Amino acid sequence: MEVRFREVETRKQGRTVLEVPELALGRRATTAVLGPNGAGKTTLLRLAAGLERPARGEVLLDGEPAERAGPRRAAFAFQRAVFLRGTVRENLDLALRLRGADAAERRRRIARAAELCGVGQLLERDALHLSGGEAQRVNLARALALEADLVLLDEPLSGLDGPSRESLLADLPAMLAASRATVVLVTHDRDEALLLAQELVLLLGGRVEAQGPAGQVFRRPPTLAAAAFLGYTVVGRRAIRPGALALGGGTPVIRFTVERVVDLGTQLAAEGRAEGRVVRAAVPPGAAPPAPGDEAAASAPPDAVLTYGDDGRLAE
Ligand SMILES: Nc1ncnc2c1ncn2[C@@H]1O[C@H](COP(=O)(O)OP(=O)(O)OP(=O)(O)O)[C@@H](O)[C@H]1O
Repeated sequence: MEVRFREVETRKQGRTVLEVPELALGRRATTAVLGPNGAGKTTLLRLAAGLERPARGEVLLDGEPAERAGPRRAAFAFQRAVFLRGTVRENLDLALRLRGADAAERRRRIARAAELCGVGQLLERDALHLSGGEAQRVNLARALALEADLVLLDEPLSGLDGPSRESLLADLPAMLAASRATVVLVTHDRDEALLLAQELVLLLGGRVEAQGPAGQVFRRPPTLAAAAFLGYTVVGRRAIRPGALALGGGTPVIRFTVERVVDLGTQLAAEGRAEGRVVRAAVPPGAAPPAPGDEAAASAPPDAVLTYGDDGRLAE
């Protein structure tokens, strides 16, 4: 399924919160829409579902306006799962009944989605008394049970503790692949986007700052703003890939005053600020760690340093 945005502008209380002249999603199976809080991610997802209409422009699902096609062809899992009183099975069943599936078809789809999402043992449980992790999986199962062409997931891993998140993060790609749907998921977490999606759309301030294959956008962010959001250390017109800075080494790419030395578990890192931004550089194994107040120089492998033009765009 192709989701196409054309000349779209959305306003909330008189303020433009999303402006997308042209965007096509669905070229690859899973697209992550990545961006900070308030970037317009949920708004973009709701437009694709046809849950809201843009002030200007159009959103098309395979050429048909999203507000018409969405209710038939899209399944939406909201960031916070909302369940009605009753069992998990009853909640899933209701969602399917609203789409007009008959009883046998509903049983089949519930069984399949429950197995995919690992919630078979929860089907007879009270939907209002699930743990956060259980509720997230049931929320996904409810969306996947619809067997929609387009599955829209808003922060599917939000609110989960470390191990539950890891477990769902590991299971999700297979669950989504088995659904065979076009998936668009929203996240503010870079690693989540890289682990779950083949295509990345980076949204900053309501605009698409970058789009492309996920690994490629991460390796070569097209703008300094995109690099900064993706965790690069930005100094002047240069951006240094996350984790690439180390004290000493060859030609320094950055100098800073050490504010503290942090033990990251597997290594020590010297932390300070350059041009107002936090800089963290690894202390090489065996080297004496610096002290707060010391001047430090850090280097990075040449391929981890990207240079941008005056316009903030990546120089070729
Ligand atoms: N009903 C509303 N009325 C006014 N402003 C709104 C409304 N809904 C959203 N906004 C504003 O629109 C902008 C985009 O919101 P949206 O929820 O799409 O962002 P988001 O990227 O999903 O954020 P988050 O990661 O915090 O969920 C924000 O600045 C938000 O404050």
